[in-house]
Amino acid sequence: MNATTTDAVPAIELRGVTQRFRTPSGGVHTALHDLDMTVAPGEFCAVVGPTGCGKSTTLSLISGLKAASAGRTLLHGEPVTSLDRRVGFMFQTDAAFPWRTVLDNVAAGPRFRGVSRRDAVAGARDWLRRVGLSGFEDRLPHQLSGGMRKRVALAQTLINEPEILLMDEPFSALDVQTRQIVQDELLGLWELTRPAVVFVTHDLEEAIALADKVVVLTVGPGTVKDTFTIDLPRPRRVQEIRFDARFVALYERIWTSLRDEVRLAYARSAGADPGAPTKDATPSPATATTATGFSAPSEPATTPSDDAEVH
Ligand SMILES: Nc1ncnc2c1ncn2[C@@H]1O[C@H](COP(=O)(O)OP(=O)(O)OP(=O)(O)O)[C@@H](O)[C@H]1O
Repeated sequence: MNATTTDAVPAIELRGVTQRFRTPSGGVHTALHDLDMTVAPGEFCAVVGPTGCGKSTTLSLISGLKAASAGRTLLHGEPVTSLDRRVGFMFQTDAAFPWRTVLDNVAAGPRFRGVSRRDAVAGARDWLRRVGLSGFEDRLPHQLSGGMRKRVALAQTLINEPEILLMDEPFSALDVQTRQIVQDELLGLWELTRPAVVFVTHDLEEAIALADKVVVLTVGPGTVKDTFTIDLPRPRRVQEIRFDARFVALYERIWTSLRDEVRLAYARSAGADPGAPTKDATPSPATATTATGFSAPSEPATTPSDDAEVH
């Protein structure tokens, strides 16, 4: 059973959110348009959508790093006005200080919050044990494998016991086998404290394996196209769940929704005719990363590159 509290005040609520940015030429680029999304306390929500559709922008709004041009962003019913300590992040790139040991990196968050060094170090040791890195406390980040560095990142984030966890393609740089192991570890750790999660990924298989629901965004300006409930039982093992017939059925349904957006985004960036016939066979889950990662060649020519938000 998925033990989310769907009748409670949402942990995260985006209502009619629009985000505009000013372009270098003085125009306005709309990244998100009238986006509605909720995540219940303890719910694991994955967000998929074509490149440039506004997934990372959505995370920035939830985190308080950006303020929306229009609409409302609420955490536990309260408007987001700034960075919130209840929110934890994990990004594609590691956030470890390269000159600090693993132990000090994990203890850094509690230290920053005013926890005594002794307690912060004890907590860091405990989290390193949970992520399977006991014995590696004195290593520097570059002395670890990619998978180990992700475990450090998990410990760094989860030691702060966030009520809301935002993850932006955190495992995309890992090889497939390591990624699956770390995904399983994430699920196990998530079960311990059950933060509400928004997990952005280009990998539809990853989204389904991890999440309680998958939100599909449209091609930019992004808005919610579809939301799919993932009613697969927990606890899950990601290496095994993808062979479940229900997983395959979900994959096909979600890919059908995502496919048109992917095709449109690709056509835009390639300057091609989006109506032109393309191969649209449903990729097998085994080829999910390639199929939905759709490394479409960068941004459309009109894409802004400055950092100016428009309100
Ligand atoms: N600070 C900014 N200033 C101007 N434009 C921006 C800014 N941040 C994002 N954009 C634009 O807004 C759109 C959405 O960007 P965003 O990074 O949220 O997309 P995404 O879905 O996360 O992309 P990807 O899947 O490629 O990581 C893009 O067209 C991007 O160029």
